[in-house]
Amino acid sequence: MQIARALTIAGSDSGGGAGIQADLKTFQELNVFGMTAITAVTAQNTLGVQGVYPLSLDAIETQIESVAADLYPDAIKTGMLFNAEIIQLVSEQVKKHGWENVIVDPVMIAKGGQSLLQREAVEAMKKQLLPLAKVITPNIPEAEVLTGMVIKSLEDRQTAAKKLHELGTSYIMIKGGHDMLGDVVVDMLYDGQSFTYFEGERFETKHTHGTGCTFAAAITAEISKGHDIHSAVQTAKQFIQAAIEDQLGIGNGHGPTNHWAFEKRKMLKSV
Ligand SMILES: Nc1ncnc2c1ncn2[C@@H]1O[C@H](COP(=O)(O)OP(=O)(O)O)[C@@H](O)[C@H]1O
Ligand SMILES: Cc1ncc(COP(=O)(O)OP(=O)(O)O)c(N)n1
Repeated sequence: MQIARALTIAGSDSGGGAGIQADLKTFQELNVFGMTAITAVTAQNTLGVQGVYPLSLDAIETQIESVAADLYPDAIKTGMLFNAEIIQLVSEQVKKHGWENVIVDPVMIAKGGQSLLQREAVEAMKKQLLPLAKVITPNIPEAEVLTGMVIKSLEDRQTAAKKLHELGTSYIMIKGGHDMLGDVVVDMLYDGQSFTYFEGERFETKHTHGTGCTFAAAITAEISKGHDIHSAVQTAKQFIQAAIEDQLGIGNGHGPTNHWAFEKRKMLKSV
């Protein structure tokens, strides 16, 4: 049997905790062959983002074309897309290659507050890319920007998910990491008809850099293997819980998660 393949179209994080680096580590741990199209290089560490350098449209397009022409990804993840022109290019590429397993993580702002998506690109995201996506994985602040709503309660999240579904995305996953309501983190999935809740312990830690990228990459990996969306999210939730709990404690700020923790737990269980 051939190995499943996933392509991530996203920004590079020199600190290794988020972006392309988090995606590739996650794909690898979940036994998926990872490929990349880099949209921007960031100079970044656990203390913040020190520089953002978008690549030319030509460089981004050629990377995607190279992968599409030869390596045939089973699923595509998008992360940091930075501006409206890149969003348009990626949307055109998705249509051109007839890709259906498209997971959009609508990355907007890094933990330190630095912008990873220009404000004027939000409309392009809503009009061009989201209608092509199978799954979108906003955190609560991203869902607020995309819907123009203030989200305080679970009911607000449900209303936001319905609004996002109207844009054409099949599955809406609104994550709960920013919902400070208790000692449980609840991620909510909406399929256009019903809501499914994925609960996990909330860990008291500042080492959560790249959690969103890692979670969306794990969903992408599982979809690339042919799993349905609900079971893909279930595995991704276990993956991110393990990665946050088994922290590495590196860096002086918001440190990265431990991408090896999920596999390590499986190995320990089988001994
Ligand atoms: N402190 C935490 N403890 C456990 N899980 C968390 C914690 N923070 C985030 N998560 C999980 O990490 C994933 C990303 O969540 P979130 O923080 O909302 O997104 P982002 O990293 O995009 O801001 C979700 O599955 C969420 O439940
Ligand atoms: C290059 C790059 N892409 C995405 C992010 C944001 O990642 P995320 O998983 O949302 O994690 P935090 O920034 O919230 O830690 C990034 N920082 N860099």
